[in-house]
Amino acid sequence: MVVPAHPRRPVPLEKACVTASSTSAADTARGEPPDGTDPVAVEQPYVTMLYGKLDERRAETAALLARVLRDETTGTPQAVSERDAAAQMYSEQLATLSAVEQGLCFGRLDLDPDRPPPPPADGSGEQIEGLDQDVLYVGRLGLLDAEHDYEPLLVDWRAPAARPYYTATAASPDGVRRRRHIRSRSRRVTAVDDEVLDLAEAARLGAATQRTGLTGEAVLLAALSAGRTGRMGDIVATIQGEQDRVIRSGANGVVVVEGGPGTGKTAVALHRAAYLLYTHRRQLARRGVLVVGPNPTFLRYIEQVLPSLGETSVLLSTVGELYPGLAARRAEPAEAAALKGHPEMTRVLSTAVRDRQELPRRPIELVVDGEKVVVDRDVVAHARTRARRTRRPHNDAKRTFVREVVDQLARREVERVGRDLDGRSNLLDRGDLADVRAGLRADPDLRAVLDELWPTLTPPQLLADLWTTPQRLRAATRGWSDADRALLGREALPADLLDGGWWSPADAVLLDEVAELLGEDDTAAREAEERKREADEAYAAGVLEILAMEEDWDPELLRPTDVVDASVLADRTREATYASAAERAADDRTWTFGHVIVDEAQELSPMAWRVLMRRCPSRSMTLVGDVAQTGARAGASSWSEVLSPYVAARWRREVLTVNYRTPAEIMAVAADVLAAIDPTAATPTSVRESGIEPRAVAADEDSLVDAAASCAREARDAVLDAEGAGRVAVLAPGERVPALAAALGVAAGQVTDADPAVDLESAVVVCEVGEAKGLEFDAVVLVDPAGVVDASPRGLNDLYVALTRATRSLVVVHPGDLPPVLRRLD
Ligand SMILES: Nc1ncnc2c1ncn2[C@@H]1O[C@H](COP(=O)(O)OP(=O)(O)OP(=O)(O)O)[C@@H](O)[C@H]1O
Repeated sequence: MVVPAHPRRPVPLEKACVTASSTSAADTARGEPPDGTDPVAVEQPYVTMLYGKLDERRAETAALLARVLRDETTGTPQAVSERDAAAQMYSEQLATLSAVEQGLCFGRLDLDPDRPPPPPADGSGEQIEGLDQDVLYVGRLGLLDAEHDYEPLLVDWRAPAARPYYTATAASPDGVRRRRHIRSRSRRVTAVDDEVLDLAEAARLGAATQRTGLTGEAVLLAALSAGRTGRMGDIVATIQGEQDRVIRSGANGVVVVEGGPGTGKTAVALHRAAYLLYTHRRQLARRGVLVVGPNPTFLRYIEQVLPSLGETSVLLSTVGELYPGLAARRAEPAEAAALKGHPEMTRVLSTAVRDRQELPRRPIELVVDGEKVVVDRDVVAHARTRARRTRRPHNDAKRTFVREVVDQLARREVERVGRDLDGRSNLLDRGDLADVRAGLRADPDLRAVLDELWPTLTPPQLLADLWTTPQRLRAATRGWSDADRALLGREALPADLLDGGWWSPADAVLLDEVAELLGEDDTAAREAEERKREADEAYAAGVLEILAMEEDWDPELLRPTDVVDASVLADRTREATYASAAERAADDRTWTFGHVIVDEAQELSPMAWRVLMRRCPSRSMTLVGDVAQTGARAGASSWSEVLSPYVAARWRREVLTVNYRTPAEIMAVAADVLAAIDPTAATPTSVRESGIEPRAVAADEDSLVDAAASCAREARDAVLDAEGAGRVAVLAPGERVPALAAALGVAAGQVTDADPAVDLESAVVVCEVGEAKGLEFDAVVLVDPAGVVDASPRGLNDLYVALTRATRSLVVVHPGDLPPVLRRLD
């Protein structure tokens, strides 16, 4: 592929920046002179050249991948695994190169040649990229010029050299004379927006400077006013200074990112994941990054952001989904979920496990090798105490239990038989004792009795038994009220213990806790591993045999068989699993991640925090949330309360203050609700106004659904008129959702049912507030605000969430009076 020559010396600032902030291709068409001073025309050849380079890299990578896939290997496990690893690597590279197609290059920095050198940054291999150049182009990935000393043609947005693109201001220009925002569609540059940060220069040129504290205001506002698509997009071209600080904050320790609705917490969290993977690639690629969201709908909403940034090795999951092999999706009352999330459940579960370590009600008589054996309470109680004292998990401690029972029975047996032989002293020796032990251990009847008294259990077995056996539940919840106990109880066991429809997300969190108490029952896995090892060794022995038969082996040289045996060779050639860290982590409950990011972190229960902390012993975590939006009853009301059991006071707090989503008109209404939740909380400042005042529509109970449906249709038409595309949400208390959805002819979103959950692509979505958490829509029709407030003790928080979902317009449809907190709408 022939790539057009690129301007080695980009046009200097004086010539390029002749007008104020924005020049678009349309302006050019309207008569700007095509003399090379039009910034759009100036940038197009460079951008075209970059795409050419991208195409070259894609073609090279595709060719390498094709060659690897075509290559016949020698068929040894090692050759196969090497080929698989190479194929995986090239596939990932190709995916990254494809992901950056849209908006490959979005910025340019013109730097002061006399600027001080930037401070060194940590980790990244590309950190020196572009340090000595006066003009830098910033984009979604780094491209180097192989023909010119590997000069950077495009600097990855995450590289330290790109940082001033996000942080430089007129007051603190950081060596930047001009920041240029390049907008493009497909491969065509459509507009260029300049900010001249050198004030003297700006005055001389009559050009725009940064006026508002916002970086790239025009591009930012264009991005914010575009119609919503139902999927979150990346913000890489318009990250703001306060967001950049959080994104690039060090990886160590726990960072809590607080901020009101729409301040970009989710966006920042995802870009931080991409930044950390870039900067600490080696460590994080190995252990992986986990991003936790509140529900599957939210995960679908954000799932495209990281791939669009070229990052595919991140596991997105809810806490409930972290239990492998189970897609827990049963909806349950909020009170039940809250109870299951309470820290008291640790005691309940450990009691439930101890309850499975039983004593026989009466002595059990067996005949082993023709001799009578009695398993009585004393023997079992003694063995149980010894097993419990090991402090090992239940399934692991069983080995001690069995050994102790067998040992006591064997000693009794030896004593009895020995004494029978010689009335006084015991004539049987240690060897006899060992024989008796072996006989007892191999006896299937005794094994069955011991399995009964100390069963090997899986977490779903234990928990399903607990929920469905009233006496077990009573024993584990001594002191509880019957009403609370009834919230946990279930009628009958599921046919399949891993049926996701039987388990709720809060159950899945408890399964993880139970798994810790039981220990992994890894017998099957160990046996499979052992069989695999035997097969590998047999294969390796065959290879060595063939090599040993080689006839013209130089006698002066060592033969392979002189230096290696089958077992060593098997070790070396074992087929490695080259699934990405994220894929491996998804299948492994005990996997620990390099970094964990939790979004809507305020929603997690104390039990859920225990799961996450187990997954991240290094405590390298980013937690984003807003306690004013907490909806879950077991959710957080303060970060210190959540974190002090794990890291005491050793966590950092970052605050985001600007609301990019909600227009000022709507935020004024939401601010009253926030003041009612917490009079000391600061309302985030809206970055823009929509010009549309929020309004209230009164309806009686009979006409409510029709009124709401017609408001939704009106809102949809208005959004389509204004933006050509967009989405409307009808948010309502759960019990009103089905009727509203039916009136509008759309599927009702449900909180935990993954399948017919909110259709993110639908122009109109009907769901309850919990399901819309973290999402955004062009227009929101909120139905029955008083019902939302009354539905839970945190109803005001839910109301606050509902009011802050819209980017454009809000209508509140209310039966009866408006809640006093919404008086502004009257
Ligand atoms: N720097 C930015 N440039 C462009 N868009 C941005 C920027 N920051 C945030 N946004 C947009 O603002 C909207 C709100 O962002 P986001 O969902 O991350 O906020 P949030 O703080 O997580 O909100 P909530 O607490 O309500 O879930 C999104 O559409 C996001 O893309």
